[in-house]
Amino acid sequence: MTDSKIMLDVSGLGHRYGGANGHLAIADLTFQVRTGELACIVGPSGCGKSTMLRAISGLITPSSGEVKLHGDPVQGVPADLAVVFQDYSRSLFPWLSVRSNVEFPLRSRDLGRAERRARADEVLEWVGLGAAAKKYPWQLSGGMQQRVSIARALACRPALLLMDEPFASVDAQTRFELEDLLLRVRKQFDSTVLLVTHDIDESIYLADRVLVLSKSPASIVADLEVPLGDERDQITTRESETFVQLRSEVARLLEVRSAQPPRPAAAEANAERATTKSDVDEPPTARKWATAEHTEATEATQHAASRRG
Ligand SMILES: Nc1ncnc2c1ncn2[C@@H]1O[C@H](COP(=O)(O)OP(=O)(O)OP(=O)(O)O)[C@@H](O)[C@H]1O
Repeated sequence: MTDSKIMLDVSGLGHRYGGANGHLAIADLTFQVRTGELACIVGPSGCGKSTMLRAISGLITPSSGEVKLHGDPVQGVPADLAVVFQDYSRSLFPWLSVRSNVEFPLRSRDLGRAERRARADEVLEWVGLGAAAKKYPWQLSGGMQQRVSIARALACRPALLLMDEPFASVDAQTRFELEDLLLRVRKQFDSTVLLVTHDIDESIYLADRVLVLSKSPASIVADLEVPLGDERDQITTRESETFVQLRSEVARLLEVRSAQPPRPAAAEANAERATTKSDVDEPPTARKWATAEHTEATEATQHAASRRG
């Protein structure tokens, strides 16, 4: 990968909360995201995904390592970076109209009122909310509110869009719609995206690359290319052989690294046979696991959002 193609360069990133004897949340994360790439990070609950995003976005100063955005070290929140959080109800201002919410971060930029409005209206059209510009967030469904959050992030024309479990608080049907929306706007705005999710299928469906994290303290255990092409749809893509194979591979990595307790060496041979069979037959087991963890994740992320706020 040549330097000019690297948008985000994360090197040896580590963070310990509470000083030298505190809790080590992430340890030695090293990866890069290329310009124009959509990379997904998937990892077990509590492994340090939000901590990693906070460090990358400059919201916290990491204990070790370095983050560079198009070659410049991140110190504080960069102007050309936007974050979409899971909890749209906390990140939108209920007393502002949809259009004003989208315009809000543009107020601190050197843009005239007409330009701000034009940008807001453009991105609202793109997320299918052109007709809702004058409404208030509380008059919209959850999925529509998350579309507003996405529009607000895109209005800033960020070099890098960070998304922290952005579709975890909506129902399954809306989740599919928002995933497809992200694929469309990503193409339209030529965005570089780093998205964190618990959902193995979602990570593969969306990504050019999937990075798999270990349990806490997080480190990267696999970096997988997703050769599914640009044209994806919720039915045929998810049924394709490549998709199913990748799902098994990620599920296996997560199960082996996170969900299974260490076993005595004597049991290893039998367990190995059983693991191989269940890996082939039961990728849904890991999906079930991911879903079960999801409820806990929702609470944890809301908690994290309140700490942030
Ligand atoms: N401000 C904080 N102070 C102390 N410990 C923290 C703080 N924020 C997070 N942690 C701890 O760091 C670890 C990683 O938390 P983090 O929220 O980054 O994980 P996560 O992978 O995003 O979790 P989830 O999947 O549940 O959203 C957890 O053990 C958490 O309790």
